Amino acid sequence: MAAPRDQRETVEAEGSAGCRRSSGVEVVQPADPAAPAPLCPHGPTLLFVKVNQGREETRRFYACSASRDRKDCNFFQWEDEKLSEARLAAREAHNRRCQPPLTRMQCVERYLKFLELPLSQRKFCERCQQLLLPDDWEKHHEHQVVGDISVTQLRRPSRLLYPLENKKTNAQYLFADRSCQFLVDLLSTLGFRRVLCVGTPRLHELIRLEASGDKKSNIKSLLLDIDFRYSQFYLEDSFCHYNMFNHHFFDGKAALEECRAFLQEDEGEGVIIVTDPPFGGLVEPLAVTFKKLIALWKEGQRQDDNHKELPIFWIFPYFFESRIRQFFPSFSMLDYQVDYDNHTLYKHGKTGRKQSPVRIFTNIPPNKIVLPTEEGYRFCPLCQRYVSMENQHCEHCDSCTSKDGRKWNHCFLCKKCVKPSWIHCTICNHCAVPDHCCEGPKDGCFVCGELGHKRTACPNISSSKSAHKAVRKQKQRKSNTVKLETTKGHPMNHPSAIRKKKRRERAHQYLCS
Ligand SMILES: C[S@@+](CC[C@H](N)C(=O)[O-])C[C@H]1O[C@@H](n2cnc3c(N)ncnc32)[C@H](O)[C@@H]1O
Ligand SMILES: [Zn+2]
Ligand SMILES: [Zn+2]
Ligand SMILES: [Zn+2]
Ligand SMILES: [Zn+2]
Ligand SMILES: [Zn+2]
Ligand SMILES: [Zn+2]
Repeated sequence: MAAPRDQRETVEAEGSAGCRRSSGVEVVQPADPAAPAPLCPHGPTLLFVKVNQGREETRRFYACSASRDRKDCNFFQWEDEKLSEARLAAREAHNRRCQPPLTRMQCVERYLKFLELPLSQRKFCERCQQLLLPDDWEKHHEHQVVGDISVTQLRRPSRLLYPLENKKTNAQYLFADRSCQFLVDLLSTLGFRRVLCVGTPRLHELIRLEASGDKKSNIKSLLLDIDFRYSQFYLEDSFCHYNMFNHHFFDGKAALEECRAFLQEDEGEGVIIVTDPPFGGLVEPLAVTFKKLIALWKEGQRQDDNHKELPIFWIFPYFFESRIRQFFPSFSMLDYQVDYDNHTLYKHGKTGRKQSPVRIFTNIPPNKIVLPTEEGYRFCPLCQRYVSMENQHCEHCDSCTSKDGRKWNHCFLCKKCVKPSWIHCTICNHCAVPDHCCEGPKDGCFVCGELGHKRTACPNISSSKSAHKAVRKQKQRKSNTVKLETTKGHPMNHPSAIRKKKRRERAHQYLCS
C-alpha cells in the first residue's frame, strides 16, 4: 500500500478551510537513520505513521515516497516486519521490471539519431509518447503518429507530450507562458547563470530556448524530474531522471555526478534551484531533499563563502507558508501569483483571472525581486517589497498582511489582520469564518493546544501523556460543540456547513492535484 496521501494532506494543509481533522499519515524519521530503508521502484521508501485524532499509532510502516496511488506503486512493509529471502528476491525482480525500458545512454543515442533524420522521417507516437526511429514505425503503425517533428517542437517537449494528470501522483501542472516568462526574466535580472530545475520541465525548456535564441541569455539549466518521457529530448548534462521525495537518481552515480558538477561549477557561484513540486506532496521529505542538494552545493564552496545560502525558489500554495518556514526560516513568501495552463481552477482564462493560491517561497531578499506593475503589483516602501494590488499596508501590524491577494482587515481584539470574510467571535475569542463551530478544534496544536504551532512541530510531541490529555480535551470540546449545535439544528444540514464542505472540497481538489 502506498501511503494514502489524501489523508496526509489533511495533516499538512490544515487550516486551509473549515474545521480541521487531525487524522492522516505523517513521515517519521527511522530510529536508526543510518539503516537503509527498503526499496520500491522509486528508490528508498519513507517511514510513515498513522495519526488518529492527534495521536500516533504505534506500528509504523514503509511506503512509496513518490506515489500515492496504489495502482502506481503498492509497496507496503511494516517497520518491524522481517521478509523471507524469497520475498526479498521477488521484490528486487519487481523493482527491476518497473524500471524504464531504456537506459539513459540508450535514450541519448536515440535522440542523436533522431536529430540526424530528415524532417519527413521525424515522427512521434502520441499514444506511446515516444519519438520514433524508422525501425520503430512498423510497431506503431496503428497508433496516432504525428510527423514532421521540427526542431522547435523538439525544443518544447512540454507541448508535445501530454501533461500527466494522475492527480494522485504526477499532477503535471505546467506554467502559463506569462508566469514562465516572468520567472526566466527574473532569473536573468538577478544574474543567475545556472538553474537547477527540480520538477519544472517547462521552465527548463524556456531557459534553454532563450539561451539559444536571439536574446543571448547564457543561462544553463539542468532538469531533474520523475517523468521519464523527458529523457528522450535531452543529453545527460541537461536531464536526470530523479525522485524529489527521496533524492533518488534513477541512473545512479553518473547522474548524481552530473548534478554535483552543475551545482559546484564556478565554486557554486551563480546557481539557483527552482522547484515546483506536485502540490499533494509532503513538505518534510521535500525539505530533506532540498537540504541534501544544498549540502551537495556547499561541498564545492570556497571556505570563506561558508556563510552563503544556496538561492532557492520553491513554488507552492500559500497555505503551506508556516510549514515551509519551519524547515527554512530564512524563506519569505512573495505575493506573485503563479498561473498554470492546464489547471482547471487557477489559470488566467478568458473569463477573467481566478486568483491562484500558488506563490514563490525564497531566501532571496524580497526587495531584490521586482513584480510586474502592469499586472497590478506595487512596491510598498515600508515593507520594502512588491505586493499584490489589494494587499494594503496595515499601520497596526506594520506590514502588508494579505496572504491570498485580497484586502485583509485589522482586528484590534486579535491584534492582527484577518481574511475579509472573518469576524471576531466572542465565544472563541478570536477571528474565524462566520459559520465556524465555536469551541470546536482550535487552529492551534492538537497536542498541547497552543496556537503558535501545529502538532508536527509541538515540543511535547514525544510525551504521549500530554498527547492523550490533549485528545481527551479535544473530545470534550467536541462533545460541547455537539451540545451547542444540537440547539441550532443538525450541523451538517446547515447551509453554512454545506458551504464549508464545498470550500474544503475546492481546497482539497487543489491540493490533490
Ligand atoms: C506541478 S508540476 C510543475 C511543472 C512546472 N509548473 C512547469 O511548468 O515546468 C510538478 C512536476 O514535478 C514532477 N514530479 C512529480 N513527482 C515527482 C517526483 N517524485 N520527483 C521528481 N519530479 C516529480 C512532475 O513530472 C512535474 O513535472
Ligand atoms: Zn514506489
Ligand atoms: Zn505507439
Ligand atoms: Zn507594506
Ligand atoms: Zn493589521
Ligand atoms: Zn479578532
Ligand atoms: Zn466561535
